[in-house]
Amino acid sequence: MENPETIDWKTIENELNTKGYARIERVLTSDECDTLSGDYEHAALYRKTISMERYRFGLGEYKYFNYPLPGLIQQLRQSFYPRLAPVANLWMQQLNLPHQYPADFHTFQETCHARGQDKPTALILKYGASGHNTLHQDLYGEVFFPIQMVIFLNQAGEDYTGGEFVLTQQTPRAQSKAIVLRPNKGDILLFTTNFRPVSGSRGYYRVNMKHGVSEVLSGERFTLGIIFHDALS
Ligand SMILES: O=C(O)CCC(=O)C(=O)O
Ligand SMILES: [Fe+2]
Repeated sequence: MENPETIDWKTIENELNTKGYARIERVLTSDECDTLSGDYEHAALYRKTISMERYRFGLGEYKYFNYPLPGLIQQLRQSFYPRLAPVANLWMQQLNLPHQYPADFHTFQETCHARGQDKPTALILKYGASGHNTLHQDLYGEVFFPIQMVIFLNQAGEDYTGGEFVLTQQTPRAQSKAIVLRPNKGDILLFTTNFRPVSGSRGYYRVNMKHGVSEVLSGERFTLGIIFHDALS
């Protein structure tokens, strides 16, 4: 894993503020990605398996990790949070919302736990041909962190075709804009969980964002999602 200290956080912050997402290339090595996707069948690591079709979330399957999270996932969650908390705080301030995010992950997690959100939300997803993920927001209780991340565990165009990452941005009184992304294996995509500020002529206004995955045409697609808040159930 790339040392988080060497990541260009200024550029990322700037991209999050202007576009609501940012891609960081090659954070994980190919071997690290393979180990994580290889562990998909390692049942003891997970607390719950969801068939997306059953809940009409799309087509595919995902599994929520148990605590303690695998070392690499815990490390990513803990080391990225403090870089993102100032962005989250700025967003809430620009939108005149009272939410304030503590500087360190541990304190934020205590806030989640105090509200009964104590189940891990990190998840691994697997989609086969025709697999897809309908547009959604990952909210698991009252406490939320407005930025989350997905790690791409295999390679678009080689291991699978189709399966683009889709973001939609809904501006008040307008139709939604779609953003389609195809990160590479090992890349991390940071993106808005629910809403973010956009600068307008009369200050900042709020746009809602959702994310999903377009249909996989062939092969198998693996991703790993890290959400910073914990879940009620
Ligand atoms: O598979 C993906 O790229 C999207 C996963 C997702 O929805 C998430 O991690 O929240
Ligand atoms: Fe999601």
